[in-house]
Amino acid sequence: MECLQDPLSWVLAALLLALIMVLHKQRRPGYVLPPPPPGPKPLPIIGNVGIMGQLTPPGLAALARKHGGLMHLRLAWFRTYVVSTPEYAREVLQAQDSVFSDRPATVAISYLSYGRNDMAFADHGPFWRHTRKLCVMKLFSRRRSRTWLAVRQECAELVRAVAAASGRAEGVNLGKLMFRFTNNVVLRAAYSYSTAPGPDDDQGHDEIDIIGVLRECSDLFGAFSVGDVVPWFSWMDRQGINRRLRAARGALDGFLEKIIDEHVERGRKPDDPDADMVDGLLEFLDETSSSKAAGHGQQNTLHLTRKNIKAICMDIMVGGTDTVALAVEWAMAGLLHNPDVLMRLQKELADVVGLDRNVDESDLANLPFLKCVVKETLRLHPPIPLLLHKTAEDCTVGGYSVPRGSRVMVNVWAIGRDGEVWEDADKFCPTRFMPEGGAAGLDMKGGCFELLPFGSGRRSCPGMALGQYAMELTVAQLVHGFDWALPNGMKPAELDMGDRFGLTAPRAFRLAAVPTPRLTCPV
Ligand code: HEM
Repeated sequence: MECLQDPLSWVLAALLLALIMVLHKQRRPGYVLPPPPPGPKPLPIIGNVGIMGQLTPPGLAALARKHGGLMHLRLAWFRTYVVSTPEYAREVLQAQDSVFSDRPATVAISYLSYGRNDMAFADHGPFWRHTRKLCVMKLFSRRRSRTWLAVRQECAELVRAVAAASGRAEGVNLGKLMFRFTNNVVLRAAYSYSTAPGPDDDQGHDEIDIIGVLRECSDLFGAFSVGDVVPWFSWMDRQGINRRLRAARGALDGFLEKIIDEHVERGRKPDDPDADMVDGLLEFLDETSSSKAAGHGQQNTLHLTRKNIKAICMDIMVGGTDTVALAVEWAMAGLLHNPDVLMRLQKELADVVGLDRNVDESDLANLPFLKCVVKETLRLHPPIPLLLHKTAEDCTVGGYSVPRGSRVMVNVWAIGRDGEVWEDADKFCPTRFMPEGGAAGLDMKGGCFELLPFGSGRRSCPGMALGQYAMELTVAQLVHGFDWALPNGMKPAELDMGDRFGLTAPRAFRLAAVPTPRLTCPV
């Protein structure tokens, strides 16, 4: 955000904007902007840029309490609409899903997604439909046992790494371990890339620190620069975002090139039972087609460039690594912060599984309280707190006009903590989802607009089943296999529960905790 405080940038931006607005109005005589929903009063030309610092989920929630569940902000050149109630979320993500299914992109998102040659940031259309279907078939469908097997294999590695760290007074850095775990799942499942995890080192993948690069990408995905409010000023880079973007994508690119080369050399046919997602994508590789044609041209056939394939691989690595890792870290933090909930979960596990073996997949269906812990974690800490959408045409929502090309943010974080919707909204209370609780009927599939951690409608998360499975198995194995305490005698109430908001919402401080083995069998 530093460059937004740079006065020179703003003077230049304001002058250029004023000129463009005058020319724009002259070219379209009589054009009247449709009436927007309420929002903070904009200043001439720069609009609401002065409140950029409040564009975090809690900041937007506070603004929405003042201005309403559908709020309008004008960030210099861009119209932005913020949805903060289940009713408006239903309207945008269900009733008018087709209008709201494009994606906006910041400078950072465009760069990291290879100029939006990927699937997650592509606008809604044939290219997005084909590539999403392909990823679902090759990676996310339950029949792809390779993906579910990767979760189990890596979960076993994770438990071994935790056991190896037991007895250390400083505990184990759960945040770091989780990131390694989820990254290894994605590498194994999507690229058949086996890894050699260790409890403390971040390396593990030959010569490149892929975990470091992915962490940097996650941070950069949430970064704003001057170009995000005034596109013609993207070249201004006083806080060095462009330099960091080039370095991060360069490193990731080298890694992805290597993976693609290995797959081309191996030449597995897509119907080979061992074929993975990259083999599936390579079937459609057409080096002669341009990215533009690949992305936006063909209706019925899919032509992918190498750039498309790298961009889709990047989607899966970033989308699948950070989300699950930070969700499990939040779940463990919630349990350590609330020892009574941790005890209830341990009791459920002991009753259902016994203390002479670890939990396995077949137990998950018999652990209702575990599922409630996962839901409650995702209610309070949705890994993607703001859903980013864009309108494909002019439309009306709740009597307000929303023009074509508007950025729309659905504040899932605010909806999950709305005191009008939830009793004791800020309290970690998984029992609310049990049959005796007030929210027993709510699920996360996208039809309950009070609870939207995976989004809803056509742009909702294709990795939902995989993400839930990975969360349930990991939390169950960690809680069943070990007793947990905070390091250095820290009391549960002293655990810092602050967030750090970007495109995702990790903990402000990584979670460290001390494990003590609990089972009578070796892990
Ligand atoms: C706890 C786990 C997860 C959560 C909470 C989560 C949440 C989300 C959310 C909120 C969205 C955007 C929905 C919208 O805009 O309406 C999304 C999209 C996406 N997620 Fe996930 N996700 C998780 C796991 C995963 C995993 C494991 C993968 C891949 C391995 C993945 C890949 C994607 C992709 C590719 C998209 C873009 C879909 C599109 O634009 O069509 N996610 N996810």
